[in-house]
Amino acid sequence: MGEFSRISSKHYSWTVLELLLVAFTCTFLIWCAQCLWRRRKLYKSASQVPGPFALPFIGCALYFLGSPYDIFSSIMMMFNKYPRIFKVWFGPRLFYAISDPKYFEILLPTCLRKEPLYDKARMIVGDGLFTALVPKWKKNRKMIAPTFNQKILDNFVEIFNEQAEMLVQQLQKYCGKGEFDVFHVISKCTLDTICESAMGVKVNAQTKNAEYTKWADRIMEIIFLRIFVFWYHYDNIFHMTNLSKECQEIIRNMKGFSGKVVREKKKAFEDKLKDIEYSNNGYFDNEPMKRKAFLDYLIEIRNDEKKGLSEEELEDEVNTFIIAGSDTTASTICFAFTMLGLHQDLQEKVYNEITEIIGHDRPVDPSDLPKLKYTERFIKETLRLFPIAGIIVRAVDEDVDIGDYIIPSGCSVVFGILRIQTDEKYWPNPFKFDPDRFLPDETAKRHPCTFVPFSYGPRNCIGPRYAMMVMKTILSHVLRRYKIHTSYQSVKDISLKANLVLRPKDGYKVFIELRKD
Ligand code: HEM
Repeated sequence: MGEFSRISSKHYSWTVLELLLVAFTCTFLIWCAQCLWRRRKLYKSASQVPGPFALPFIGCALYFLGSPYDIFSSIMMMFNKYPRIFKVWFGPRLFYAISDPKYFEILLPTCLRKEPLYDKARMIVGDGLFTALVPKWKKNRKMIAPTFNQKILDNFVEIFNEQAEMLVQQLQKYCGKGEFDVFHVISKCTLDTICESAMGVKVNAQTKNAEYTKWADRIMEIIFLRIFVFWYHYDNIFHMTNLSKECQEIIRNMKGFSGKVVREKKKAFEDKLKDIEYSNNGYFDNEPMKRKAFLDYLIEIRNDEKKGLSEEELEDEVNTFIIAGSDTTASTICFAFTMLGLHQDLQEKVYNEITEIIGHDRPVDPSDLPKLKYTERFIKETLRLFPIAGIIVRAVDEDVDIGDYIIPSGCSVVFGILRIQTDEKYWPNPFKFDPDRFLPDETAKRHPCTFVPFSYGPRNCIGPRYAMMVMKTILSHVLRRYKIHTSYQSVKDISLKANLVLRPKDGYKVFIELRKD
């Protein structure tokens, strides 16, 4: 009897375990089958497109390990290996990477939702234009776009002049002292410029060791880590790290700063609202143009139902302008400095144009800027070879027919901007720096999507005109005082790495000397 119960209880306990195991395995298999079935369209579509080998569960994630330089090299290697289109599995997620302007032209205006990877930027820019979901983005972009009109931008040139002159003074410390990485000097200038234009507040990054600069720098590094370090994607893991604590502290500080400015300005506006007469289209007050910031205009704008942006929305938009507008412009100026150093003959052409139009001493006038045609071509050629957003990524919400393939809903598309802009097919001798590629006749010969440093379609950058004006003003001030040199020997000598924005692996190496003429 005892022997029987022992065997039967032993037998019984094994059966339960086995049953549990079988049940678990069946559930798992059914779940896998359901997933595969639901995603059959993705797999079928992906099977028609070439791409690197993907392992089960992790896909091609192993290709994206290593330093920002390694990650960038892997991405570029794939673009070179698979011209026009390829697929990459990142865990269970399917990405199509494209580098054909015809595909850009169809997909960029159609796929307006940002890829969820961008959500990591939400911690600082919230639901601002850059990260907003499509319905909110549509509503707010329509309201905000008029604040980037030429008349308002011209008003900012005074700020650009002041900050560029301060930059010239800061650069004096480095003059004749050998090579240095110019980024930290320039980025303080562009941060001062954008903060004053966006909020109407001086953060004095150039003159004081301002805390705000450190926060802005660090938060961009943290966003980058959250995007590229796989395990930081998971909030539960990230929130256990010291990085998360540091991040929350910085966000509290930055939001505290911009929130205070927003609240004060909004209150001041509401206090005087009764005196303001809205113009017929309901946008801006009729006060004479004194120096106003984007924030002042954003507080005044109203949608068709005469509703304005909430305090939270204002804060998100201001933080978006600062994050989207400072490092991008700084990096482009630094690349332009490097190109000026590398091409002394072209530097003379830019210098001659600036002095012919603006003269040697006076500040830049808004009316000068459109006349700086060669300088503009120089900046565009810089943006061609060094587009700050080397790639952008969008989510696909409905099947899109791109002619050769159907891009299925549920996947994401990586737009290889750098790849297109350095493709020999569209840019003969692509690594030759030649601003005349942007002469009107030359531009007319090319597909519009072969040059898209500010993206393309309705969700393109809102700030190209602002950026171009700042960059021209800064170059005008700096080049009239200094000559720029670099130890880089050629464009190809500059290895790039992925960061939130494209950066040179070895820094922006320039040295400057006083101009003698
Ligand atoms: C050289 C300078 C700049 C470059 C190369 C640049 C590039 C870009 C690119 C490529 C995008 C699209 C990103 C995507 O779709 O994933 C973008 C979006 C954006 N940029 Fe810029 N940008 C620059 C300067 C600025 C400036 C100065 C501002 C603001 C004053 C600004 C504000 C924005 C905003 C708000 C968006 C989001 C637009 C939307 O989704 O509607 N950018 N930028």
